[in-house]
Amino acid sequence: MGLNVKVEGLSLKKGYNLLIHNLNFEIKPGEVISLTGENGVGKTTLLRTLAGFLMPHAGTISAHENDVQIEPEIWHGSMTHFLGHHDALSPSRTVAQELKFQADFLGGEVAGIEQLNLLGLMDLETRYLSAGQKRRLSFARLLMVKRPLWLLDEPMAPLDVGHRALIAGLMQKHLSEGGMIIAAVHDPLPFETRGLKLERPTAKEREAASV
Ligand SMILES: Nc1ncnc2c1ncn2[C@@H]1O[C@H](COP(=O)(O)OP(=O)(O)OP(=O)(O)O)[C@@H](O)[C@H]1O
Repeated sequence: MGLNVKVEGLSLKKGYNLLIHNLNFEIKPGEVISLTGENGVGKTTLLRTLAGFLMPHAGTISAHENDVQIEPEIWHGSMTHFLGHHDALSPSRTVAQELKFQADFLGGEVAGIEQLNLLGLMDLETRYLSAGQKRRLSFARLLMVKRPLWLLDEPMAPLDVGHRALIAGLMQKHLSEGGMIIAAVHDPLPFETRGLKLERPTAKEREAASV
């Protein structure tokens, strides 16, 4: 019962290249999955597919609420947040303008200014922000509108120790409120997670997918 997301028999391709073959997993409220695997194995591609930006080569991704399937358009459009490792910010907007733009775009209220330690940066154009400051600003939209599944691509990578702890706290709060997180990481997150390690398909699997 409740919400759950199921990935069944998922295969993903980039061009002719089979990246992921027959992946199966499930995630429920309060759960966090650490997605690991070597560079280029397909972690970003998987997150972008779960966010609805890319189509699977085979298999399905489905979300259910109390055993009733949620339409993919509704799921992707209003129930997932994707935070890529390239922060999608407009360089000429100030931090204050960017926050307002994101809130209007999402149909929410500006949030995260204090939680993400952005107060001293409000008048600065985003082009001048450091990598860690950009990541904190990007994170704000996850707090503006509540969406159950956060898809995070290396969320901690540019952050200093103090801000890693701060983001970890926000992630744990999301989980304690029944949220779900799938995060691609190279370093372990500073709290307990379920691991999912992506492996490259075998030559036989690649060959079978090319016909
Ligand atoms: N058009 C294409 N044709 C074939 N292969 C492609 C194409 N575009 C991208 N790729 C490959 O797809 C893979 C994409 O990897 P992705 O970014 O999902 O990996 P990752 O696990 O997130 O890596 P990292 O840990 O380096 O961030 C890479 O191996 C890349 O070389």
